[in-house]
Amino acid sequence: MDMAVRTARIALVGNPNSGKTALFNALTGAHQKVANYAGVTVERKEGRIHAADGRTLSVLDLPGTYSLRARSLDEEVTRDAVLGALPGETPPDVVVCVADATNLRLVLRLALELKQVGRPMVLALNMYDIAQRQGLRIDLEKLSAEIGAPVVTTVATRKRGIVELVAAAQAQADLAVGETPSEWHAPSAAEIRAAHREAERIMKACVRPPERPDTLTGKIDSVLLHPVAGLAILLGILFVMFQAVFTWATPAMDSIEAFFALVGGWVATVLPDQGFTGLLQSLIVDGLIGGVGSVLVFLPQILIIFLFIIVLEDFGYMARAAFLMDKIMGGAGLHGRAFIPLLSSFACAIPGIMATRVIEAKRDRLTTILIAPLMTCSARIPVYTLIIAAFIPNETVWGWASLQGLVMFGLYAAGIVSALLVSLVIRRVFWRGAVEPFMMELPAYKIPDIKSVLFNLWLRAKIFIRRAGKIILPLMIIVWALATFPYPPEGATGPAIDYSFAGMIGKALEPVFAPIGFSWQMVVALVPGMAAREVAVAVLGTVYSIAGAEENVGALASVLSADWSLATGLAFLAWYVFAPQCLPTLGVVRRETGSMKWTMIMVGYLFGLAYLAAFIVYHVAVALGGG
Ligand SMILES: Nc1nc2c(ncn2[C@@H]2O[C@H](COP(=O)(O)OP(=O)(O)OP(=O)(O)O)[C@@H](O)[C@H]2O)c(=O)[nH]1
Ligand SMILES: [Mg+2]
Repeated sequence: MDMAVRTARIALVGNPNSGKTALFNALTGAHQKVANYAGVTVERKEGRIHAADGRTLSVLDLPGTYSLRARSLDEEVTRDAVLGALPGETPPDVVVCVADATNLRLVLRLALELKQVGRPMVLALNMYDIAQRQGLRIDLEKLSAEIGAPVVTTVATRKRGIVELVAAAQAQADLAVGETPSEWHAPSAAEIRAAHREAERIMKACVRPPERPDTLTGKIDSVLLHPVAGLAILLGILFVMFQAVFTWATPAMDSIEAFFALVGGWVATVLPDQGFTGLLQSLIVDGLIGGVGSVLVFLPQILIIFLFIIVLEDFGYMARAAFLMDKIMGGAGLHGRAFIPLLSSFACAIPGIMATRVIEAKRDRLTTILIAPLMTCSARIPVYTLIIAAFIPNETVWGWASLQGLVMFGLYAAGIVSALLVSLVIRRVFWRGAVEPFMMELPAYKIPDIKSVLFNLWLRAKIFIRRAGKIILPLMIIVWALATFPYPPEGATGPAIDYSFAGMIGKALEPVFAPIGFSWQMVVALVPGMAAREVAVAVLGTVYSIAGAEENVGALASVLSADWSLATGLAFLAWYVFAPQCLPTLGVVRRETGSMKWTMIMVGYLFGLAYLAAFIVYHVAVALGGG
């Protein structure tokens, strides 16, 4: 192929948390996840740059690593990409070694290793803004001479140095004529020591330590990492988060509910309730607005939880939380590196399960995968909130805390505690042995950037709304049809849904769920809830509006509180703490473990726990007078 038209391929390689993904996003306009802790990226991601001279380049974002001696799955991806060992891939034309300019020591060793591979290289000193603020002095020319590669300074988050970086990478790609072979062999202990000394030497020669060393991080850490004060602050933050979910969200939720009620009322007047238009009216009002609308109402709450998570991630707090939890997690037989995957699972178990690739030991990784669905994913928020609004009085306790927020906090805690217990049991039943000590680097604190926080929130909102459109909407059309047809026979007296397919399915399965206090309407909601948990809420909305119980779309909570006993409501909550995992999660577990057996073990134990928990909660509540 003609060299001039061939697109050069650039690979971004560097230590974890050095800003590779931020750089990738700045280069390509992509929106890959960036966060202030190590191990965010676990897969290779390719993007395109349209350079100033009209040429196109392809860029590869890779997981962070300290060495090509890969120890975990994500690091193997990086090594293989650099060496061109991935199936169907040639080595990159240029390797951009991305350095955290404030932390050069470790990256220099990696740069030396990359140099050995023999690919053309550019060293990008990222986070140069922080280095300058700290008064760190780096002799760029000398560094470039020592490394034998051009050096470019960048500030990925402000898109500074991007044009220069692209130009340098292009120049390197043009210099390298033809395919240079990639050579690399795992270094011996002596070679590692030599590389270490060499890196130290370059460090001394080119970098003058900061005039204003970063004492603030140390000061904040002495409080946030304190064994007692630190844990108290962590609990306090979580507590405030769930209080906020119930107190801040109400006005926004009320307006969304009012909006859907208005639209529903308008549709009902436009489409007369007879013949075909009556059917259409029922589909739109009961199926779509009653179903999809009842889920969309929870957007404000989901965004509040994510606001907290995103700000804490950017600030650099999450790695500290991991540090604080390390003892407790280790006691439960969990690897310290399990924290970040479990944290990701609060958004959704799928990215969480993928993030377990940073865990080296297979068994530790498998344990983490098995308990990831116990973290409360955002799809459960609508279910929790609806049932809490229906059954937990909107009261304050101790004069200031919202009782509903407390219950929500308790549900999240129940998920976490069960995860620790299950991990402990897995350790006892399947394998024993010590867990490895924790070695996560604590990132420097950063003031979260308002623009990027808002942008990330917007991405979250988009995911939620898209799910409503792509998964919930089609499912609701099916559910609506099942709940509407066949029509009740002439002279039937009960609500129409009693005679429908949905009614038949619900009633057929009811005996299985009767011991845990579930009505057949709830059973109807559980089945499609397997596809996506929040669909359970949508189905309840539809089932009850078709049953004629609900005139006002916004009043689902009050319908439920009238129709269900308190014991039933609480049992439903307990069920969803363990909730039979959604199907997409199972698919990912199957793929990541490569084992049907482990997938089935997960399904089995989650179902078992859900049933058991709902059973206990139901009967205890009935015994206490909540029947
Ligand atoms: N101040 C400043 N912050 C930056 C810069 N580049 C990245 N960051 C921040 O540094 C943190 C880490 O950035 P990422 O892009 O996620 O780092 P990464 O190298 O992809 O990390 P892994 O995928 O975990 O290996 C984020 O909080 C970014 O917002 C920069 O040039 N200046
Ligand atoms: Mg990354």
